[in-house]
Amino acid sequence: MEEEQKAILFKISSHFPSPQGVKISYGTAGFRADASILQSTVYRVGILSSLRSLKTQSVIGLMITASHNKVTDNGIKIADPSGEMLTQAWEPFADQLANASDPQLLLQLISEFVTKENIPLDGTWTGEILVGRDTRPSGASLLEAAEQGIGSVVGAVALDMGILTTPQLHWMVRARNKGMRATELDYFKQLSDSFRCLMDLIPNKHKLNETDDKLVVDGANGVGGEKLEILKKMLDSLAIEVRNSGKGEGVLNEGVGADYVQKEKVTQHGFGIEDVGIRCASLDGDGDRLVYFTVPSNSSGDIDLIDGDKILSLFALFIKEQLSILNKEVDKNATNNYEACLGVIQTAYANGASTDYLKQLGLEVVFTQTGVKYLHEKASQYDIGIYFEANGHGTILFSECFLSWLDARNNELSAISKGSEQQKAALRLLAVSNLINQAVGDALSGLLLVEAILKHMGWSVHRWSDLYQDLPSRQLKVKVVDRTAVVTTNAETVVLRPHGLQEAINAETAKYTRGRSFIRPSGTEDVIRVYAEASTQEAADNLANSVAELADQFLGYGSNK
Ligand SMILES: CC(=O)N[C@H]1[C@@H](OP(=O)(O)O)O[C@H](CO)[C@@H](O)[C@@H]1O
Ligand SMILES: [Mg+2]
Repeated sequence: MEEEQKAILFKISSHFPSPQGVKISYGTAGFRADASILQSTVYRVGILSSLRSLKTQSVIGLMITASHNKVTDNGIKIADPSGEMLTQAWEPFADQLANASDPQLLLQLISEFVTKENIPLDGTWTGEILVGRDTRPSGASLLEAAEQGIGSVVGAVALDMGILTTPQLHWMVRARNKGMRATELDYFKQLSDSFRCLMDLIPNKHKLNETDDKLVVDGANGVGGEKLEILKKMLDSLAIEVRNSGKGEGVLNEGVGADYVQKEKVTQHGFGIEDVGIRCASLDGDGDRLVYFTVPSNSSGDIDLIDGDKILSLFALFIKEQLSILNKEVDKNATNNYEACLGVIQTAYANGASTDYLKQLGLEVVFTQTGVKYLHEKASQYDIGIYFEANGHGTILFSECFLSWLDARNNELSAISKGSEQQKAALRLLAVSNLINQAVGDALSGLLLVEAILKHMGWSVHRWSDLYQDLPSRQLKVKVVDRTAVVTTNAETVVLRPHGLQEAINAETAKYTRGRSFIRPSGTEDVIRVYAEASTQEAADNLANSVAELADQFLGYGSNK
């Protein structure tokens, strides 16, 4: 590293001292903490993003958001060249940078890393980093810190993309690196065009089905609601009403949003008895999670949740159907045959009933650790990989290889049997690949796909909800002395350490019909999460409480007494 570069880094870094006595880690989805202590972290991640851009010679993304967490929190994460999460191989470096106690150590770490990774700092290529942020008030000052970090690396420039949903930013990074148009308008156009294309392909018999047409969406008082207001103006065949759109008085994620709805299973602010039976959806604070729900007529305040697992099931059904139409009349000896490999990816939080259902459909279901970075990686190994977390974060990935076959097959079919069912299936799959965000889970594109599929099937929201009955479940959080003391294996379903805890959980779980329970340390909050499901709600609650007590005994403040 040149002396001049070292001097710049040293000088600017001294304005961003790391907070005393706080250890911060890259976690499930980047760094997250109270916004007041994040300046130095964001500055350092700015540096890292410049190095990543120079190393990959690609456009990189930086998103300032704490998603569904409270408004006073914030966070930062990096989008890699294809729009996916930062490679896990660089996460330890991110942790080291964020926790370096002084500018001298920071400089040394950067210098060593630049040498080890052979990062070209000679000005032969200009690094470019697209920076987005959600609507949090702390976003503007953290953006400045990010820009300072990016500017500390000679040859890298920051481009402020303004307030965006997380998936919009990821989409832009991907589009830029593919040499495609990548403005926000291009994003909206791609979504609305491909949605229109899917709607035009709806079987005639369902076109007149006008029941159930209104959709009411909870925008979590965040950026997703704002963007949906814009997008909906470009859609002529869908009536969307946005509530908690972020323009009113409500606070981001407070008693609203996908996380609240999915975890609490009660109506959020702005919804109530007047919405009985209507198709409703909820986004999270940065617009990358989507759940649906309906308000039942019993005025209990509860909702009927249609979570990520059910969205996944709907997508899987549709894709499977289109693939089978496409392959229906295939000549077994023809060279244009392609048996697409379809995979479904879930985490341990997936409701057991959803997994049973997907397996009954004959689908291959694979489990990964919690966090989109793991699911995405696995899904990308299939021709079509569908992944969803129960909380509503997911998408469908299409491999380049499958897409180029599909494109060629569509051209072929359009020459020999234009307008045939087979060709329509090819067109539908192509439209889905354009509609559904290929970079990361995206509530807006997911919502349009759900809407198009329901219309295609001629299904009401209730028909969809009845695909299978969720097993009652409960999630709890336990505050412990050191959550890193919990080490898990087997997609986080088995505790290896502390010793004896897993055996105790097993003994408790065995008492319940269809009982299943696991614990794991959260990667975004300083807690242990407990999950339990069983054949009744009371049983799931009891199992969760007993396991939470075990976690407390083995690890919690109680264990110190
Ligand atoms: C149980 C749960 O919902 N966990 C969430 C949550 O991660 P934790 O590591 O559990 O805190 O936030 C992640 C980022 O949004 C999301 O990917 C994940 O699914
Ligand atoms: Mg989110």
